[in-house]
Amino acid sequence: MKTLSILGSTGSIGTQTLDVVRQHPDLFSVKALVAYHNVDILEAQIKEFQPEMAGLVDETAFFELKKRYNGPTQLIGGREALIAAATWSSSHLVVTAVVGAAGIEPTVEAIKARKTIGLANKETLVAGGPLITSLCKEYGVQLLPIDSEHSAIFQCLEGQQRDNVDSLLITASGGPLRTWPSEKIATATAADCLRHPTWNMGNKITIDSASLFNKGLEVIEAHWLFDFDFDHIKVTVHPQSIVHSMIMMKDGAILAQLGNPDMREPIQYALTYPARKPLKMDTLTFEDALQLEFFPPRYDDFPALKLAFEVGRAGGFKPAVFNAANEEAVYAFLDGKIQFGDIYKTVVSVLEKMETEPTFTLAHLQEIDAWARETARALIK
Ligand SMILES: NC(=O)C1=CN([C@@H]2O[C@H](COP(=O)(O)OP(=O)(O)OC[C@H]3O[C@@H](n4cnc5c(N)ncnc54)[C@H](OP(=O)(O)O)[C@@H]3O)[C@@H](O)[C@H]2O)C=CC1
Ligand SMILES: CC(=O)[C@@H](O)[C@H](O)COP(=O)(O)O
Ligand SMILES: [Mn+2]
Repeated sequence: MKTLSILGSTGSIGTQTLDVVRQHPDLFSVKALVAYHNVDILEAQIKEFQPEMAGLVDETAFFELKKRYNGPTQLIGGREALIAAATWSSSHLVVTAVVGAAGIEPTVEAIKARKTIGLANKETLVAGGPLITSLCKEYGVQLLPIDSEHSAIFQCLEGQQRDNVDSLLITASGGPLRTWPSEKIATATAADCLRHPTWNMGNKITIDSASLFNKGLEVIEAHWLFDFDFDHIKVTVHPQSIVHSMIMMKDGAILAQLGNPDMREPIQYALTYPARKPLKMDTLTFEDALQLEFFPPRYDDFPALKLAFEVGRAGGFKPAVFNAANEEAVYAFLDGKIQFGDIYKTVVSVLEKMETEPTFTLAHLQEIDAWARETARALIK
């Protein structure tokens, strides 16, 4: 029986992780669940999965949960809830499904507690790559990718000798603005951007998909997960999201992982790894005609992708600043404070204001993350 903590259990990845658990009650047992403020969903999850611990980060919502729930699950409120779930002694595997850099600290603590990590929260690895990967080495911890492209690459790399692999080829749906005329993109509305063509996800990642910031974050995530330099990570736009990603071998062979766009497949693979188990889902079949298309990214119209390669290559705290400024700008866009095109401009302006970089510690990472957010907010006002 594998025992799980789920950080961000009420969101898109969190609820799909629990769908996987529901399909395999003999394989998985949920020990800890944490969300931000969704009392209704968390309360229902506690009743169904009966974890040892559950928590909400938002204090008001936590107070409401305590009023409503009177049972054996231990309730913890505030940021402590995330740390408690991440280090819960009876959990083997921690699924990091919170959104944004809020995932960094609990992931660091989970690694120090020697938990296996099911990594959905890409922002953690983008911002904290040097720290997270060195801690994983120090504590002998494995990061199992949940992000669909990285799970695909992970699956393709299995059994291959690293020396035989030339490069990673990440697919991008292109997002809802893929075919928009250049001059209209900067003024796309939140409703336009939230209409993702192939995946049903949380709002923040859906906006990132529209701007291609998501693909940029994924390029940096792939660099840290698989240790490939940025000259050997490529992106191709594949609107059907059937080929989840590929690896290119030095002999010219290209290996791909395919399937219908359903996050339960990569989630389950991280949970059962190295085993594979059946999963009830709408499996891809070849009975009807299937068209797969590939296009080069529109780098000039979606400049976040090129910028991600630049900050990834520069390293240090640049990816953390890129990420933090983007998070702030995405929420400002969703709040109607700035236009879609201002997201990229804000991130560029914050990067330009960066000064000398200190050594890469968690404390410095948190300081620079806070600085980037304040700077972004000041630009947005
Ligand atoms: N959705 C997808 O298909 C994919 C997502 N990912 C990545 O997975 C992560 C989660 O994405 P997604 O599930 O779409 O996001 P959602 O917005 O759907 O869910 C986020 C979850 O995190 C909780 N949460 C948000 N902020 C905090 C915080 N500060 N502290 C604690 N909990 C918090 C939310 O709680 P509450 O509900 O109470 O607000 C919710 O449970 C992201 O990093 C995303 O990039 C990667 C690949 C695919
Ligand atoms: C499901 C998943 O992994 C997302 O990260 C997805 O890749 C987003 O789609 P885009 O390719 O449009 O960014
Ligand atoms: Mn992805």
